[in-house]
Amino acid sequence: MKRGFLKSAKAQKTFYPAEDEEPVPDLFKQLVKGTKLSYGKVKEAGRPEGYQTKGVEMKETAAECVDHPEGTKLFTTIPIQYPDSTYEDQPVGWSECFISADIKRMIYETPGFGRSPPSPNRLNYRIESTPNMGLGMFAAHPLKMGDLILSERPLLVVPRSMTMSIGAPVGFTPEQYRQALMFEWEKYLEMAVNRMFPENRKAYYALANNHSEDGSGRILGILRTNGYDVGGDFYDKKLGKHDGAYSATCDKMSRLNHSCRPNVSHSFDIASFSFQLRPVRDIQAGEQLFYSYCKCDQPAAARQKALEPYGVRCTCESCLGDATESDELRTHITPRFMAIQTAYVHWLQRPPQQRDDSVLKPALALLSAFERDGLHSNRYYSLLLDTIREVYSDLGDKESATKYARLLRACSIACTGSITR
Ligand SMILES: C[S@@+](CC[C@H](N)C(=O)[O-])C[C@H]1O[C@@H](n2cnc3c(N)ncnc32)[C@H](O)[C@@H]1O
Repeated sequence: MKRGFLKSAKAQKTFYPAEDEEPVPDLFKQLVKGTKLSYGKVKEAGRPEGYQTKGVEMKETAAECVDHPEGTKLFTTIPIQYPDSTYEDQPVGWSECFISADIKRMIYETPGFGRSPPSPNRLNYRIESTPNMGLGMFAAHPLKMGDLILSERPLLVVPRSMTMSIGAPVGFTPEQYRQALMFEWEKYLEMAVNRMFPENRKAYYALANNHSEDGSGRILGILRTNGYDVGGDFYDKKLGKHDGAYSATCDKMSRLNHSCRPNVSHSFDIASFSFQLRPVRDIQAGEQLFYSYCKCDQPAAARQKALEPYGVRCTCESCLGDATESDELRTHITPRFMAIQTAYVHWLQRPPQQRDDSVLKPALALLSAFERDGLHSNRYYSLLLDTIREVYSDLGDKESATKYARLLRACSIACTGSITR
């Protein structure tokens, strides 16, 4: 860890809610676990009638402490904020976090924690109005697959699922429980937002909110509209990848609109506590940059359903018009890739002089199909690049093998932030 992250003992404290003494009824626990948040226009939105809220008692601890009682959730700032810290001290930003003690320890123990995020040597993007999607992010220059577009520290990092417990008033309907829970979650989120530098708070409140009528408070609404899964190893191991996941809201990256043909991908680097955004294919100057808000390997109709909470009706080429060919590809990605892998294994067993183009041809055809359908960020796209590279190498075609090795390298940097081969 760099010394700059631990300047003095006078750092702004980490603080955490004291243990709730009131036991939570089992029925309510189950309900919380299975609760899906409402969206659209909800009749019974807001604090339910008769619901009594309690104050949250807070305990304080040193900002750099990583030894907290098991199960504690902490409000903490990364990097550590000192009384003399200014907003300008961190050109890539400050993150307000509500994280578990385990996650805090994992962050602080990550090799290289405290390093500066990588920085592009020019401003690669513009944020501008679009005709039908509000603001969007656009390429300011031609960009190559794998180039760094920007590094950004999130404004806010919080659990993706609501993690506090509340007393359950007798006779509440499931919708009333849900609304009470959302009301309480907003209180916690507000504590994090109130710790932000005024510049960050202003940036947070300026983000789009597509959840103003479903009972989400303003902060939760913005979080639900703009939050990214942090992904990778950043989740509470005891809860698992899904329930223990974290959501991060950014100032710039949260302006990326959705497409089922995404042209950018992001990865999170824990050591510099920042996202890196990169193109998954070559992009022309002026093109809008798109990220996918839903899983892309499902049919158009299922994607539209998954996009409903965002208020998005996708109009990308793979959604508009006849989606038959695209649906067929997207729902058969795994078997089509596996068929090529199996053919490759058999092909390798032949003597070298009998190796024909029976693997290369379908592999290149599948790669083109992926590209035509905008599936460059699908993990099978990079696996396919790897297979093609290997086949060319087995055939002794060094030039083509090198070309695909370069593409694979750029693709894997774009999608994971690191080189997998
Ligand atoms: C994360 S924000 C993206 C930035 C947003 N356009 C803004 O002005 O700040 C998500 C919201 O943008 C809009 N949006 C994103 N992708 C869209 C799309 N493909 N078509 C229409 N609206 C879209 C929706 O209102 C969505 O809830």
